[in-house]
Amino acid sequence: MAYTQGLSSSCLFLSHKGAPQGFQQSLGLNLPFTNSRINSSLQTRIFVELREDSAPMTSDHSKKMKIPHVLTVAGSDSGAGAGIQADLKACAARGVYCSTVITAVTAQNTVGVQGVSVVPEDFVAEQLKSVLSDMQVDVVKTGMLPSIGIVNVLSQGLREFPVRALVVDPVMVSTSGDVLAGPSILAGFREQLLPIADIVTPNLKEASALLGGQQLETVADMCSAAKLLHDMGPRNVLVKGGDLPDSLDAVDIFFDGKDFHELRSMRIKTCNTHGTGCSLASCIAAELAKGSSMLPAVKVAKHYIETALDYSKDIAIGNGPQGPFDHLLRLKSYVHNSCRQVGFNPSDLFLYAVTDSRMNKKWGRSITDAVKAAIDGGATIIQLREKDSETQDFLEAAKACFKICHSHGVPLLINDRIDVALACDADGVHVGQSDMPARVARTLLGPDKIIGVSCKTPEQAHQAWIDGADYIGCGGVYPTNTKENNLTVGLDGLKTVCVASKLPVVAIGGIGASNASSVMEIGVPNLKGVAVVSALFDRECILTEARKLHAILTESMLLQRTH
Ligand SMILES: Cc1ncc(COP(=O)(O)OP(=O)(O)O)c(N)n1
Ligand SMILES: Cc1nc(C(=O)O)sc1CCOP(=O)(O)O
Ligand SMILES: [Mg+2]
Repeated sequence: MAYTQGLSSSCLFLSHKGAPQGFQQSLGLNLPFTNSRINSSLQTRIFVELREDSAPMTSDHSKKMKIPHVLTVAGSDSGAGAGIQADLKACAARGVYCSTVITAVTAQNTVGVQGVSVVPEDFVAEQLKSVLSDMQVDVVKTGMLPSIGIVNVLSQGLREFPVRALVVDPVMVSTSGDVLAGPSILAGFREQLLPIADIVTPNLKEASALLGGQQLETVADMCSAAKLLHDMGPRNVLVKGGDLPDSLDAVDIFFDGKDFHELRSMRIKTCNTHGTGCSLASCIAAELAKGSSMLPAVKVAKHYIETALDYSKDIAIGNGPQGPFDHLLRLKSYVHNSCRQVGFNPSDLFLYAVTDSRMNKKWGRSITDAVKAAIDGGATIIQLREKDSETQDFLEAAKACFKICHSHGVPLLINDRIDVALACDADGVHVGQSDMPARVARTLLGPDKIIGVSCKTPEQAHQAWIDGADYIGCGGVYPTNTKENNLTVGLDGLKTVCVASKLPVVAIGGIGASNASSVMEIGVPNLKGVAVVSALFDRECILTEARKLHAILTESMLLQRTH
């Protein structure tokens, strides 16, 4: 989502060529680097204009843009896989400026930590003051804090110069098993940092240490640890279960004091995992700095790490057992034509809910109530398919649904109407073969929006890929009453399209609780989920039906993995 921002903003910063005089005014823009995807695509254009314009930098502050800013307070890793270096790269990858306060310098590589030199407390204080007194820091993220004195300095600095959010990664041991902060630091975390943190992100070992050595071996243990850590004061807790034994997925538990969210991502088979904790916390901080709320920030960060690990799984740097990964994959993926995939998580296609205005009318429900119930029941993506609505009503409904979806970290797509998607800043669109061509939609929406295309044949699937779509919808798998005169392709047609498709696929048409598992069990890895209309929205209780379908899909997925 923010990559174009990242490119354009970091080039702005690094090149010091500056903006063409008054370019914001000439474009009629005010770009506060919010979460806006529209802004991000506009900035792509601005970036191009900047490179072509050699006008000198103006010193007029009113003409400058505020860029989201994360300050990392952490240790330097000479191998650049973790620590300050990872934080800088993760923030750059997310389009956010990152300043640094170095607490320790480590001599480190892919084998382990060979030496640590702790920076004197008063010099940590001096760095903190330099940055916080001058630069507009939005979010502070902490990493290696090697002494209680440094924790004291940090909490004093934050009292003097408050920031919008504090992300605490309670680093204690490196990936190689070397101790980076001794037990004396635990009191500092418990008494000074956790009470003021917006989120704390321990792994299992760190959570256990913070809780006085409690064993954490199951997802249930992680939930109770999250609750106990929350009692120490942070607004949110993310217990990372990467080290959980016998887990097929990377399972993390997010707790906001009210609800537990089990966040799953694919476990990537790679040794290049050094620095994932630092990078995840930095990415959360970066998303918060851009204006995101907490759960969506965590989901984006988790997806970013998963994508980066997958991209880097075969790279070779160093001879030790724990290699670094490549944070800046997006720079390369521009070349590889797959940059858009970064903002889109194919696993969001799992339970794809498509609304229907007629069904909502029949059951006397508002579109927002319908969407909320679907999400509460486990829908992982929402498409508004409002064939009968007037444009103005559609737009109002879309804006209201956007708020609901985003507060739950669920993407919102608009059926057919690129104009409505742009106007409400939806996450993307779904278009059919007779709608606006995907390549035109891509030009209008920019690189970061999600585009889905309906395909019934391998040729259409190939074209969707060429046109720059992110996923395809394939159907009708079974006969449906929801869409008139729809050709049924059956399970065989679905399988043929999936095998031919380079893009992830969601199946659609006549799918419900009775046949969802037969669809998911056709055994093709790029079939990521089912899209349903009547099975959710033409039923008395949307929530119950969504829960039922989610459970069926989860069971099928687990079954597939064990085969
Ligand atoms: C996920 C998904 N797949 C297919 C469709 C159908 O789109 P289209 O062919 O454009 O038909 P309409 O929905 O516009 O009637 C879809 N909406 N979603
Ligand atoms: C919107 C749509 N598109 C289809 C396709 O085959 O592309 S089938 C369909 C309707 C799906 O509704 P239900 O889940 O109620 O059968
Ligand atoms: Mg359509």
